[in-house]
Amino acid sequence: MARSLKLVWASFPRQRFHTGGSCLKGRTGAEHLWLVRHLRDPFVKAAKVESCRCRSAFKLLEVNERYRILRPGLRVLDCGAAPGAWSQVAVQSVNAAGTDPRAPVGFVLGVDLLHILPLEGATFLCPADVTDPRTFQRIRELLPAGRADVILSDMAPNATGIRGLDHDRLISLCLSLLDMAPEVLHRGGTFLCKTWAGSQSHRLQRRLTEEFQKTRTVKPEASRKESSEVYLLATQYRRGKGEGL
Ligand SMILES: C[S@@+](CC[C@H](N)C(=O)[O-])C[C@H]1O[C@@H](n2cnc3c(N)ncnc32)[C@H](O)[C@@H]1O
Repeated sequence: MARSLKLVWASFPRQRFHTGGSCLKGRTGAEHLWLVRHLRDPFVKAAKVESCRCRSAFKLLEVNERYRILRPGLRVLDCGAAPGAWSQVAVQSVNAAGTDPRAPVGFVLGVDLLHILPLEGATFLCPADVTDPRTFQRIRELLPAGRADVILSDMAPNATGIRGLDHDRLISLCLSLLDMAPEVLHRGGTFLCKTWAGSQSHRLQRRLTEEFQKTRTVKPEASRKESSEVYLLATQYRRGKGEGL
């Protein structure tokens, strides 16, 4: 990345970008609307300028700026990591800047069904399904001491277009991460996941409230207002097998 994403975030979102209309020729209806929105989106533009792999980087940057969940020295498991923008943010945040050899060094492990281009400072396990027991085993082997301090999930199932079904599938993915958390998440650890609001949200909320000391709902500015997407941030994990309760 050209410069620290944190610096970009500091001057954001007051920036406004304007785009020309030449690439809109020959397109119609929904395609046109999507493209206009995409081209006018200041987060898309900023992601390009800063060489981050995807605009979603700004969602994690905002959450991190507000709640400081990624600190130097932490071990991060990034689920649904492709194309790698959250991992870029995590690598920058868990490794202290500067050349001091005693500075804390973190660890970032990204997992996705899709291939992810290599990223300095991150380890990728892909293609891999986080719900597959073999992936779970590999995650434990790859994480230092078998545990993460932070689990991030920006996972999203392939959308069917049926809102209720997509919602149920996303909630199931988040719940399956919580099922594996006792084996991989350090006691006192943090869990951040994407959800789409819907009828099953309460199940996920209830689990988080039971298993973490504090749970918040966060809607970052980079998350489109018209989307039902919200992030759940849970801190101070109470469990952790073999670590006592
Ligand atoms: C919105 S993208 C993530 C973007 C990413 N946070 C970034 O900033 O680059 C959602 C990802 O979740 C992945 N995904 C969905 N289900 C998954 C599963 N069961 N296991 C692993 N990855 C999954 C998809 O392949 C997709 O790449």
